[in-house]
Amino acid sequence: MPAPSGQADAPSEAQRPPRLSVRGLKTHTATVERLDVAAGEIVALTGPSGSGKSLILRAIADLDPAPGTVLLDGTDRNAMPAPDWRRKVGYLAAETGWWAERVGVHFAARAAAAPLVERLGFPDDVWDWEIARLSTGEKQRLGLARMLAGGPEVLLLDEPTSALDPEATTSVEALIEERLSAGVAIILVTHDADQASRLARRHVTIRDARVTDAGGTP
Ligand SMILES: Nc1ncnc2c1ncn2[C@@H]1O[C@H](COP(=O)(O)OP(=O)(O)OP(=O)(O)O)[C@@H](O)[C@H]1O
Repeated sequence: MPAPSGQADAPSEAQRPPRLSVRGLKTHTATVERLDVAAGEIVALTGPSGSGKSLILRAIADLDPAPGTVLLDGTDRNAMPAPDWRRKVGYLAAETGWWAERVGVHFAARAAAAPLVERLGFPDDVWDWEIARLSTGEKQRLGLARMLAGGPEVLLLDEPTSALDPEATTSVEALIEERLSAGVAIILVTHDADQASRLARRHVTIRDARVTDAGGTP
């Protein structure tokens, strides 16, 4: 039945643009010819060490200049101020960056971060901790909480559990699953094949310095 006059039909799943769409994105080491990630989907990006996975994530997050097209819900990254883009398209580096002396200063959205930080195993006084005392795994978990608290629509996760024990890895994976349920689109770089299988139905690989995604689930 046609929609009543003045009302547009809601776009169907097939008509809706992918949450993240990448075409012809060139980094120093690889070109993403085509990669689409739907809202609520996680895609595992794999490839040998040094093949350029991190550079691809950084380019999508607009942290490094890279020619090519990247769209968020159909909007080109060049149509948005870079800080807005980086807030919506969040990149979690394997080694997170900390610039001030204590943890709390790094959290603009502390109220949103508090439950995440608690779920990731930190006590209430974590905000007063010195950065210098943090272990690699603590930095990794706090970096994830900081990023999630900002409410990104796309998450680019670069080996997010590489420094974590199994219990902490389970907590992180649960948070990732929740973000998927909320419609976040995620690209996951991991050297843990079991983790890639647990979390992602679709895997794309850098081959001959190229990423070409056939789209859809295998
Ligand atoms: N600015 C740059 N200019 C040229 N080459 C670079 C630049 N930055 C990084 N590289 C090189 O690009 C290659 C890909 O690096 P990248 O960190 O993306 O690899 P990766 O696939 O994420 O590796 P790993 O799995 O070991 O983390 C590396 O050989 C690196 O030395």
